[in-house]
Amino acid sequence: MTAISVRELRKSYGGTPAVDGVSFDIRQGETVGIIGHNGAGKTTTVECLVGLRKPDSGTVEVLGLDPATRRRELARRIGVQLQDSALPDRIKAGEAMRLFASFYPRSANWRRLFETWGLDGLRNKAFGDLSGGQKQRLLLALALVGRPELVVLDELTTGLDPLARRETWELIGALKTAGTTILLVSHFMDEAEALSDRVAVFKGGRVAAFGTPDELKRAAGASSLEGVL
Ligand SMILES: Nc1ncnc2c1ncn2[C@@H]1O[C@H](COP(=O)(O)OP(=O)(O)OP(=O)(O)O)[C@@H](O)[C@H]1O
Repeated sequence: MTAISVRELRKSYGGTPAVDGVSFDIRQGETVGIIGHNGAGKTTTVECLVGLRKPDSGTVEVLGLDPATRRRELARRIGVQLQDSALPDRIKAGEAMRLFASFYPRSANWRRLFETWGLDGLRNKAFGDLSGGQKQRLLLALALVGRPELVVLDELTTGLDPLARRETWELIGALKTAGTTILLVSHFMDEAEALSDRVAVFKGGRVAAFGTPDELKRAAGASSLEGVL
């Protein structure tokens, strides 16, 4: 089953193409990484997938729905953590979890999620008083509280210390095992390689290559994904 299907997606800003004919498919239960230099069109593509931007042309289907017209329906089935996700400074971490859990028809036990994500001691802390890493963890937990079929994570571990990164990888591993489809935008090649079944390499608003990390490295004659970029 296909979870995400993108065909000839195009999006320009002020006449300049940011995404210039992107096509790819992601199977249900698959973890796909998107890598590429700054400005390659990764975030714009992801924003079209979650219904935050309307494509100029091309077709996008996520869980069989068009995000541009079925965004609300889709929002209940996907979890999203974007680069510039934020909450009001004064909302407490526990309040945010309760609130987000109330949005979804089959939400997870948010107290257990708090424990899993090492957030238990922060329940009464205001979002604005959390450290960068703690904010990141809370936003991730919020993306998962609705028990989504698909999660979209843009810059999953940016700003986390090495230990928190490792722990986050383990939690993503558990999500994978549970059969969740995961789309992961990352600037960390080790992360993309460790977590992804397949990786899409974006260059100049296009998908320059798409394959397993091993296939990509072999094709580029590179020993790591850095050499594929
Ligand atoms: N809201 C916007 N208005 C105008 N131009 C934009 C806007 N958002 C993105 N762009 C431009 O579109 C191009 C693609 O940007 P995008 O953020 O999709 O790339 P990216 O691969 O996610 O980059 P990064 O790794 O830096 O996040 C860039 O040239 C960027 O300057």
